[in-house]
Amino acid sequence: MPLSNSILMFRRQFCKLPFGVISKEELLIEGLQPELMPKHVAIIPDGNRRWAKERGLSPEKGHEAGKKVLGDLCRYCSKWGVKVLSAYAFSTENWSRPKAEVTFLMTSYFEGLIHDFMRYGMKMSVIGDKSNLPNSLKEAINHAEETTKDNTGLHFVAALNYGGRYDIIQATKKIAAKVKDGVIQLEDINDKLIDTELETKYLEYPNPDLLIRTSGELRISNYMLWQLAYSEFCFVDKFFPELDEADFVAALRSFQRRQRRYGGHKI
Ligand SMILES: CC(C)=CCC/C(C)=C/CC/C(C)=C/COP(=O)(O)OP(=O)(O)O
Repeated sequence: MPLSNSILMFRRQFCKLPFGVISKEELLIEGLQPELMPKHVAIIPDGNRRWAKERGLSPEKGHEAGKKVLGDLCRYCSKWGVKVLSAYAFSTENWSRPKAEVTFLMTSYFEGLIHDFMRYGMKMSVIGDKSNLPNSLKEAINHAEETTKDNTGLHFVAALNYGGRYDIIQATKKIAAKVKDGVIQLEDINDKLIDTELETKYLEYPNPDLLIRTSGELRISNYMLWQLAYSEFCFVDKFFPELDEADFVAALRSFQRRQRRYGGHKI
């Protein structure tokens, strides 16, 4: 076995620093190019409930298992050099799930998740319509955003009561108000202006380069409709609580093999 591989295996076994960053040499050994790493990875963490059901567990247990894996995913993103991880945690349509599940998510789960994740030292933000979230959750969000705002490294973005259509509507309303008030003209409306009104406007990398959805479903379920225009998709045929680092690295490898043309053709 080449010496470099032995060093890599040794480090993996004995250096379990939670947010250690992989070196350029290690990336190359894994067949990954540092310059081709996605800047923004988006995750649709689907399948917590089905994972729990298959094991005779409650949906709550499935979401708890999902929370642990989401924490692991933050660690993988930091380690492999991703700058932004956004997670679709609750859609504008998810209010129609069973009342007990919604209550659990809104009254303890998301608050607990925010509290736990603050220990990771990441910058944390929440996107979505916060107006109808419970007050204590709103307070936890404000506290986390304020406390972590100067953290460097991975930026973790939770999409809570978020929907791609909601995002486009709220941006459209702001732009329409500016036109109405004469602040801008109709002719000023373009891609860039819309970018500046979307919920992702504060992110260094607002558009996901890579979207991963677990559970085998092949759809985006109203996530970042505008921002995903030229993202690469990776669908993993496992429930979210089963996602591991090998799956994540496989998604990175798949991403790096893609030819992103953005509508332009070289031949
Ligand atoms: C790890 C973590 C933060 C979990 C939170 C639990 C949770 C509510 C996850 C839902 C994720 C989501 C919005 C999936 C989209 O599918 P969908 O089921 O909303 O839409 P579909 O009906 O099109 O599949």
